[in-house]
Amino acid sequence: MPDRDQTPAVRLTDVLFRWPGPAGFTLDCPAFEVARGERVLLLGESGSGKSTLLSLICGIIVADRGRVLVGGEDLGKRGAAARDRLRAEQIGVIFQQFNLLPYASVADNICLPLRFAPERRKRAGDAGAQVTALCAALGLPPGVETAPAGRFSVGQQQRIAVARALIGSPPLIVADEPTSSLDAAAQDGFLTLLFDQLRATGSSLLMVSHDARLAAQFDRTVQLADIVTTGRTAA
Ligand SMILES: Nc1ncnc2c1ncn2[C@@H]1O[C@H](COP(=O)(O)OP(=O)(O)OP(=O)(O)O)[C@@H](O)[C@H]1O
Repeated sequence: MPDRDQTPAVRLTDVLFRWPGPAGFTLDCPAFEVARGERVLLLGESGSGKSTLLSLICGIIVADRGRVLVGGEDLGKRGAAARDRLRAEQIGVIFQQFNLLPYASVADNICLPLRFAPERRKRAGDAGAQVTALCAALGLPPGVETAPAGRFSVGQQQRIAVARALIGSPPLIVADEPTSSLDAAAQDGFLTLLFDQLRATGSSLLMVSHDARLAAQFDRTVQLADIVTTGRTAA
């Protein structure tokens, strides 16, 4: 169902970024958009700049030129603390290594983003009930909420990381190779669960991968090389 709000989830215009240091990797992106509710797979080789692009979109790094808009908000116009707040409110991030706190409970891990995002906390409503519902929807065993997150298998930790990204229904989910540690069957199961949840919330997904086989399951597949030019400049 098309969303009435036509502001793209992400819009990059005329963006240039250069990593400091001797390697001086530069990334130039004239234009890139993710529409509301769209699921986009971003493919590219190792070292091609996929994580750099995601870091720009998440406001972890800031473009040297051009504009990065998330939900219509210009990240370049915000200081570091305001970018952190915007990320917590608007973006659910699934990292390659999950970044769970192993000794904290599953529930505390899942609720972590809500601590820094009052609007998202409001959207979550009864956070405890949402944790339980997400864990069940993602196929985690009943009663999982109180156990330390580090006690679970890789596949289960991945689901916990997904629940953490989805809690409070952020409009954009950004995932950096979340299926890299799973075999093909587990990858398909993981994506099915993730997409079911995205449909329920209407969130957009931007997911990076090396694996072109996943393309059939997404609305659109983008080759990084088709949207950015990269290079190296001396420091
Ligand atoms: N923190 C950093 N400091 C300096 N240069 C960096 C940093 N992170 C990345 N780079 C540079 O940016 C280039 C692209 O890295 P990036 O991690 O964006 O690629 P990637 O496509 O995500 O790779 P992979 O698929 O292996 O994760 C690297 O080759 C490196 O030169």
